[in-house]
Amino acid sequence: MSSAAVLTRNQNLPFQHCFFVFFFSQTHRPKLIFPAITLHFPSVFNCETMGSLSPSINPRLVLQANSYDPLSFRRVFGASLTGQPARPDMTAVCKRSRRIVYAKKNSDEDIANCDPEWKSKFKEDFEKRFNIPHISDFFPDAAPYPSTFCLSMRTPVNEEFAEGYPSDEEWYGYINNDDRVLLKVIRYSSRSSAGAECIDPDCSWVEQWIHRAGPREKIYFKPENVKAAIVTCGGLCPGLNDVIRQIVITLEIYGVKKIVGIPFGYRGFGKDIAEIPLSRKVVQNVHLSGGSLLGVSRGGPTLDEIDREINMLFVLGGNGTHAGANSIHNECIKRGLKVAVVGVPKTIDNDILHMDKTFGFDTAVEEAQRAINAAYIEAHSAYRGIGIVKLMGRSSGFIAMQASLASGQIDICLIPEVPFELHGSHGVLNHLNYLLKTKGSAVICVAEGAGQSFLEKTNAKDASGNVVLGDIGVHIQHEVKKYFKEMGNSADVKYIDPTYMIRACRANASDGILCTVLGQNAVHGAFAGYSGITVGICNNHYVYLPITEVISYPKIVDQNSRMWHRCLTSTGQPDFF
Ligand SMILES: Nc1ncnc2c1ncn2[C@@H]1O[C@H](COP(=O)(O)OP(=O)(O)OP(=O)(O)O)[C@@H](O)[C@H]1O
Ligand SMILES: O=P(O)(O)OC[C@H]1O[C@](O)(CO)[C@@H](O)[C@@H]1O
Ligand SMILES: [Mg+2]
Repeated sequence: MSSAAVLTRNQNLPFQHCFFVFFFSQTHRPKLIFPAITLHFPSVFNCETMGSLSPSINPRLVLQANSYDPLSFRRVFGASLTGQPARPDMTAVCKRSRRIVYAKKNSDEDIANCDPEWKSKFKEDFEKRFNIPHISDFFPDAAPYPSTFCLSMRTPVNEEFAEGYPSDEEWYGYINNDDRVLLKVIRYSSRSSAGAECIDPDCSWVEQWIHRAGPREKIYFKPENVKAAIVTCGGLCPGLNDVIRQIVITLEIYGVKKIVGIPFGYRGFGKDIAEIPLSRKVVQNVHLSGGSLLGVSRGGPTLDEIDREINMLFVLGGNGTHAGANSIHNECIKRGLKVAVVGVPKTIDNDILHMDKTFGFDTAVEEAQRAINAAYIEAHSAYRGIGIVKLMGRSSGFIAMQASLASGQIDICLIPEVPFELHGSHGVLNHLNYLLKTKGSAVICVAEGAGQSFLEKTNAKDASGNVVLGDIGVHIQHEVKKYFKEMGNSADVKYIDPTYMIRACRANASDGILCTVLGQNAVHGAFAGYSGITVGICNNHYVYLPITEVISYPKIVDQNSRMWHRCLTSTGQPDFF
């Protein structure tokens, strides 16, 4: 039975009625969501599933159940649906208590009955999903050695290990393989609590443990046999050089001598493209500038075309890059190659699941302040001045939201997750008119992925297959000018697009620290024998996550989260629809 089939069972009540009830209780914006859902979910949900359609439901489940545009889905639902993911193949609603039952698909009986054991089943399932793949899972003959990483001994790089690797039994600096970090630290008492992420309708608390990152006492690669490679993919991001530098330094501390960079992202895996030799000497000062020492790109060769003698691969990139890394990990297993593939999430958009933040994001927010402040000064100093700043964020408005919050100078923040109208009595333009009358000036911060429905679709895609977005900043500028001109009372509009200036910056201090820790942990993870994993920070602790879990869908701003509410409090903006 597919998850779609689970969802469509027992259609015994008119579904529109059900939607109405559900969304009035779940969101402040039933007006908007109601028609949009009607549009996108013609027959999938019914009352029997309503109990499970809580903010906890996983978009994957819905995406799988019904084919429709994921962007519209995100725009409509926001992240009120991005809470604790439920597994598409493991979820059903108990008919009697409306409790979600975690039962394996293909098991009608389990799904139909309430399962008092659902919590333990959920935990068990969660543990499996968040288990981090280890090379010994695929190569049972993989042998462990005592780690060469021990700060109290500081093994010289060029030492020969004829007598075996030195190990300091007394050093308590290693992470135990069974150490765990809590993924969720808030216990919500009800689904109506702001930003609640619930697994079941009662918002029951279930512990969700993920693996702690750091050096292990046993390693699965002999340093002298290692050839490690680093590749940076996708767009630029502050901190790439910091991570490269730290990976190289940590590899050398383990005793690795063969370290190379793959130039220009996955493209560098193409035939006849020379690797870049890396050493501490080469990377010593690279973090002092932005960009990537190795270069970046989108697109690249297919898996069949990749043929390198590498046994550790460090992949720095976003969702797309991680999908690629996971394919490489699987391909290595298929080819019988003992290779550790470890990701370091890189995206200023901050759209990677389960992480407090990704490196470069803090720097982007900080750098955006300069643009926002300039827009504010321009607007404030002009007669009827309006400043518009466009910030990056393809499908997630985190930079725009946080930059607006940080600046305190933004009157209107527009992000892809929250729909808005430009025209009409509830539109942005009408509010701008109000702001000009009451304040004399106004500043808008818009994320690049916002308002794409107002722009002509070109169907153009970049080399990675990402949709090429229209310029919402230019569009808003044009519409604002036109609106006030037609009104006969022009506004002085200044538009700033600092996007690439922000992305090319060097990392600030807090990102510098994050990059350093992530880079080190990536190397520890690879030496510990994990592959198909990525590193991250979760609730201020450093963790390893299986790539499959972090790429299930992009993280987006939850419009029912406290952070978005805080942003609205700060800007004072109304709903624009
Ligand atoms: N599903 C996929 N499977 C395999 N490789 C992929 C996949 N999606 C993207 N890639 C490859 O990963 C690399 C980076 O992808 P992409 O351009 O989407 O950037 P990204 O990693 O998502 O980072 P950014 O946040 O900058 O967009 C490209 O070389 C692309 O070809
Ligand atoms: O112009 P490029 O290099 O494709 O990058 C643009 C994209 O990069 C990102 O910053 C992600 O890295 C997105 O916000 C943006 O859409
Ligand atoms: Mg991407």
